[in-house]
Amino acid sequence: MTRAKIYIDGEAGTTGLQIRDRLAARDDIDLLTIDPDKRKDMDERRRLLNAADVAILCLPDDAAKESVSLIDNDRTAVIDASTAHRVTPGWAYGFAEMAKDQAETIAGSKRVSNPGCWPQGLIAGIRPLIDAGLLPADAPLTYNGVSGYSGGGRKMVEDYVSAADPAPLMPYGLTFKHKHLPEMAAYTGLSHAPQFQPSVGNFAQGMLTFVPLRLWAVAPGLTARAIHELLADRYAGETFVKVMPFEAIERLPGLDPRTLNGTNEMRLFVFTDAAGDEALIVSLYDNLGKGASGAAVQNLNLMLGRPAATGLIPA
Ligand SMILES: NC(=O)C1=CN([C@@H]2O[C@H](COP(=O)(O)OP(=O)(O)OC[C@H]3O[C@@H](n4cnc5c(N)ncnc54)[C@H](OP(=O)(O)O)[C@@H]3O)[C@@H](O)[C@H]2O)C=CC1
Ligand SMILES: CC(=O)N[C@@H](CCC(=O)OP(=O)(O)O)C(=O)O
Repeated sequence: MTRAKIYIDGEAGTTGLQIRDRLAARDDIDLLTIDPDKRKDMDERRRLLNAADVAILCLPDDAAKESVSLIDNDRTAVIDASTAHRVTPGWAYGFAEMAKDQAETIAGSKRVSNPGCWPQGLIAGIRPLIDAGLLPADAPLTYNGVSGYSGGGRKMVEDYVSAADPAPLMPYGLTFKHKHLPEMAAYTGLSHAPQFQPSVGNFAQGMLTFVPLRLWAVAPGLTARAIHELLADRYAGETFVKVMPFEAIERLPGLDPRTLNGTNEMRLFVFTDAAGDEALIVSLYDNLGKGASGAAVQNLNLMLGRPAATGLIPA
């Protein structure tokens, strides 16, 4: 097998380090690395970007756009982990399980945008319902959740680690203008983004997201059990997205945001009330795994024509 040359631009950051860890032991890849003193040197980045078969960008948005502009050959493919290209025409959205043909679209693309961590839980739970016509596209949804502080990158990690007594839970996004709204609207099939209100917790890694559905109002006649059946059918056979047993239970002790840390797995749960006309879709995953670096490696595997799970842990 030909070894692929991979360059991670931003390899010293939170997402870049995690990708490097996942690729380091692979014998089908040569990692091109930058001298730490030159990691922001444009000429050296240009040289490595153009030497790579695939460049993985783990940079702030402006630096990611700059990296793309530095590529002057037709060969180098790009996976961008930043928000810069998530709804840009010509870029494939790198959530392979989003639609039945998405893995194939990613495999055939030279420009792939890794999804935001928050949108993935929403898209996984809602898109199949809209595609099947069970939920109207104009349903006025809300979406919320909690993420570990590594989701905020190096600066947020440093703030949490150095604080004497960080708040256990810090709600944010309170003006409802989060940077992930455009991709939420673009890939769920909703005619407008949900009202989204995230929180960050005093733990490093892992996330839990929630889509409450008042079925009697948004889709009369639709039951939580029917939602569960549809999701279970939709994701049957997927390696990384699993639908857990249907639950009508007051609390589920295993619902800890850190459960899947280090893996590339996402678990979906559907909860309901006694009447079955209220539903809650919960997604559990690692913000640095399926939410970022794991998804990037999954996309890389698809683009290189390798088995999708190479170097990844399902759970
Ligand atoms: N953390 C997460 O859960 C997720 C993050 N992302 C996205 O991935 C990208 C990286 O995020 P994350 O790893 O968290 O961020 P970090 O801040 O941890 O890392 C970013 C890295 O990029 C470096 N960098 C900044 N500007 C340049 C430049 N001009 N040239 C070269 N290197 C540069 C930074 O160096 P320095 O610190 O010295 O400035 C840092 O090492 C972001 O766009 C983020 O939105 C995506 C999914 C999830
Ligand atoms: C806890 C926290 O701050 N999370 C980040 C999102 C992390 C992520 O996935 O976002 P990008 O890939 O779009 O950077 C936030 O809400 O902005």
